[in-house]
Amino acid sequence: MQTIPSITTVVNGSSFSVNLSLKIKNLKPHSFSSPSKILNYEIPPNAHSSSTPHMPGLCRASQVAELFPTTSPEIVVREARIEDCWEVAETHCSSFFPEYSFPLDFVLRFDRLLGMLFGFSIPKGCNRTCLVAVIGSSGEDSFFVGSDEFKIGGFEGKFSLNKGYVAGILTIDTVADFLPRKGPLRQRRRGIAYISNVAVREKFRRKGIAKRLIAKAEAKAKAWGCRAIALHCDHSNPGATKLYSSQGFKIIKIPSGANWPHPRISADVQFNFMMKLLHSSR
Ligand SMILES: CC(=O)SCCNC(=O)CCNC(=O)[C@H](O)C(C)(C)COP(=O)(O)OP(=O)(O)OC[C@H]1O[C@@H](n2cnc3c(N)ncnc32)[C@H](O)[C@@H]1OP(=O)(O)O
Repeated sequence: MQTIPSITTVVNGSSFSVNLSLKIKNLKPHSFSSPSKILNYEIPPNAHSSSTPHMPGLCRASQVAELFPTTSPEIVVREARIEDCWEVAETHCSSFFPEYSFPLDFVLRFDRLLGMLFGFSIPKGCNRTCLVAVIGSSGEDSFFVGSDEFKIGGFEGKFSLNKGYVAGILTIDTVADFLPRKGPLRQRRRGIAYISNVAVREKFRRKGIAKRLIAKAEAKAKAWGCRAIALHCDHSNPGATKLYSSQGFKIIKIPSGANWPHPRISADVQFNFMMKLLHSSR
C-alpha cells in the first residue's frame, strides 16, 4: 500500500495543495514519467459522449476517432497546442496510471493539467515541447488564432478549428535534469535532448504511433542543435525498451558508484538509461 500525501500544483509561483489522504494498493506507474506530481484518473468510457449535447450532424473529433479508430488512419504528429491539453492529460494518466476510477481520476487529471501548464519552470536557454499524435485532423493547419511566439508550459499558445483527437504524446526538452552535471561548477550538459512522458492510448497501440513521435522528437532535437537524445525507461517495461532499441537507442551502463541523478518517481523503480547519437544530415 502506498499513500498519496497530497497533490501540489504550482501556479505562477503559488502552491496549491489538495490533500487526498488516500491509500492505494500497489500504486506504481507503468514506467517513467516526468518528475511532475502526477497521478491518474480514468473517465468512464461513456462520459465523453454523455456530456456532449446531441446535435444532429455534429460530432466531436474524439467521438469520430472512437467510432472509427481503424477507418480514420491519418495520424499527424505535431506540437501540442493549448486546445490539446485536456486530452494530453487524459492520455498521460490513462496510460501511466490506468487503475484509477472516478472521481479521483478527475481530480488527478485536473492536477496534471495545471502541472503541465504552470508547474514547470524552464531554465533560460533550454527548450521544452510536448508533441502529440492526432487522429482525425486533416494534416497541417493553415488557420490559427494565436501566435507561435506565445507558449504556456510545453504548449503552443495558438488554437485551430482543425483539432483532431490526441492518441499519443511525448515530451522533449533540453533541460537534462537527469544527466550528470559537468565540472566543479556542475554545469548543465548541452546538446543532449531528453525524452519523457511517452504514451499512446491503449486502443491505438501497435500502430506505429510511438515510432512516429520519436522520429519527430529526433527531428526537433536536431533542429535545436542537439547531438544526442536520451531517456530513462523502466526496467520492467519490456515493450517500451523494445520500442527504443528498435529506434536505435542503446542502454548505457552507468558505472557502479556513479552518482547519477535518478528520476524522482519512486525509489523502488529501476531504470535503464538509454541514449542515441543524432547524426547530422549535413
Ligand atoms: C521515456 C518514457 O516515457 S518510457 C514510457 C513508455 N510509456 C509507457 O509505458 C506507457 C504505456 N505504454 C504505451 O503508451 C505504449 O505501449 C508505448 C508508448 C510503450 C508504445 O506505443 P505504440 O504506439 O504502441 O508503439 P509502436 O506501435 O510505435 O511500436 C513500435 C515497435 O515497438 C515495439 N513495441 C511497442 N510496444 C510493444 C509491446 N507492448 N510489446 C513488445 N514490443 C512492443 C515493437 O517492436 C513495435 O513494432 P511492431 O508493432 O511492428 O512489433
